[in-house]
Formats: sequence, C-alpha cells, structure tokens
Amino acid sequence: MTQARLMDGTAPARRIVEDTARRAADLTARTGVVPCLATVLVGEDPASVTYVRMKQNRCRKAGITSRHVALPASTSTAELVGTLRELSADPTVHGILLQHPVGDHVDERAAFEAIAPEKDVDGVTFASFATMSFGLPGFVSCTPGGILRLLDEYGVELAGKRAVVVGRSAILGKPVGMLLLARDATVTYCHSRTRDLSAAVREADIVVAAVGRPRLLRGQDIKPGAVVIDAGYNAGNVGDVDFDSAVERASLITPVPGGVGPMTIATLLEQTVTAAEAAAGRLAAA
Ligand SMILES: Nc1nc2c(c(=O)[nH]1)N[C@@H](CN(C=O)c1ccc(C(=O)N[C@@H](CCC(=O)O)C(=O)O)cc1)CN2
Repeated sequence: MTQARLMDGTAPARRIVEDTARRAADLTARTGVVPCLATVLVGEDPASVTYVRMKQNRCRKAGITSRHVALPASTSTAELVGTLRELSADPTVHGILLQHPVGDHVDERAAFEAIAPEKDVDGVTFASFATMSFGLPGFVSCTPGGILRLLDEYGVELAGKRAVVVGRSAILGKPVGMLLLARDATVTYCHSRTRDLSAAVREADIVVAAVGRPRLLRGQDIKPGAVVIDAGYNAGNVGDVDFDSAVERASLITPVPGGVGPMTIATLLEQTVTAAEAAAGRLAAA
C-alpha cells in the first residue's frame, strides 16, 4: 500500500497572504485606506486567545490593522449585539470577526446576524451562507473556503464525487458541505445521530472531518484512495483523523498542523482586503 501525498496548507496560504499584502499596500497607496479587521473575543478561553492573536499577527504582516475588542465572559447577548452593531456602523472598520465559541449563555446566531454583511469577512451570517450555497460571489466561511482552495490547489476533481462531511457546525460542517455541493459533489452530512458512521465514511471519495473529536476517524474508515481533509482543531494540535492509519489508505491527506489551519487565516486576511477595497470603491463613488 502506498502512502498518501500530503496536502500542505502552509505554502498556498503563504502565497495568498503575500498577494493579499500586495493588494493592501496598493489600496493604501492609491486611496489612503488602510484595511482594518475588528476582532471580538468573549471571555478568555486559551485556545481562542491564541487563534485571535495569530490572526492579529498575520494581519500586521499583511498591512492590515486590527482593532481588538475583549469582552468579559459574562457579556450578554444584547451587549455583544450592541458591540457588533457599533463596529458594523464604523466606517474605519472593514471586516469583523467574532471568535467562536462565545459561551453557552450567549445567542451566537443573534450575534453573528448583528455583523453587517459587507463586513462579514469570516462568512458567518445568513447572507453569506446563502451566497455560499448558491455558488455566488460573496464572503465564504474561512475554514470551508480554505478547504476548497486547497482541494483546487491539489487538482482534486469535485464534480460527481461522493463527499462525506462529518460534522454540521454553522461555521464549518454546514458551509463546507454547501460549497462542495455548489461544485457538483454528491454530499452526505454525518453527525452524532448518524448510524454506522464508519460505513458512511467508507463510501466517500472525499472526507471532511469537522467534528472536534480527536482521532475519531481511523484508517479502516477510509476508502482506499480517498482524499482526507482533517479540519479538526482539538487541543494539542490533534486532528479529527488518526493520521498514522489514515495516511496508509488515502491518496491525499491534510496534516494537523500545517493543513487547513493556515488556509483559514489566509482566507480571513484575503476577504478583509476585499471588503476594504469594496468600501473604498463605495466611498469614491459617493
Ligand atoms: N469566528 C471563528 N471562530 C473560529 C474559527 C473560525 O474560522 N472563525 N475557527 C476555529 C479556530 N481557528 C480560528 O479561529 C483556527 C484554528 C487553528 C488555526 C491554525 O492555523 N492552526 C495551526 C496550528 C496552530 C498552532 O501551532 O498553535 C495549523 O493547523 O497549522 C487557525 C485558525 C474556531 N473558531
């Protein structure tokens, strides 16, 4: 049995960020507009703090400013919605990222919907979900968008392929399935109530593991020659796929770290500059 080829996300992500940095510099030189991403974090979950910091650092390197809003864990839905509406109305902010999760006492959907669609660079609003589902231009959810870019980068044909998405979260499982469907894959969603998960996954030409359960999928669950995308971000940089056994069966597989993660942040930066370019265009037309 030959081993799968690795789908490295770091090199394509670097290219996207370099291109994004060039676009940001050009926009600033032409119009004086400096792209700005507002990051909103509720509470102090250590993983979320790390992810937000990573996003801010990459923004800085790409010529994007970031404005951080740190809110206490006790923040109510109404307070969070108020903050997001203020940022949505602020002309100096071009993109808004609300770091997930926000805590069980907060209505995360209501919060996401308080983000103006033209600033939804993380692709979390209903408006963005609709454009993703119809394959129309708009902002994509960052991890799903990054996954599709990676599949294209490695020349994976999607039309007519059986894709199985394990997970149905609003920011990952659901949108990645819709993006695959918009590219004519035959998509099955699996979740905690799916009967015989292994049998369902073994049907897949393309598996997207997006459930947040360390090493849930193992080599025996993978059809020989399948493409395996591990979108799990569990503690300690452990994915949802048992890499060592899956690599023996797959034809292509993403590592964790170094696969989907860098593509997520690259997509966020790229969409922030796109939002800033659009805002500058509206300003010039007014
Ligand atoms: N509003 C959002 N919240 C969350 C998202 C999101 O896309 N939008 N995704 C996840 C976590 N996440 C970004 O927030 C994220 C996780 C991991 C990485 C990443 O690049 N990981 C690296 C390893 C990092 C390390 O070494 O510590 C990798 O995989 O190579 C990026 C983004 C939850 N919340």
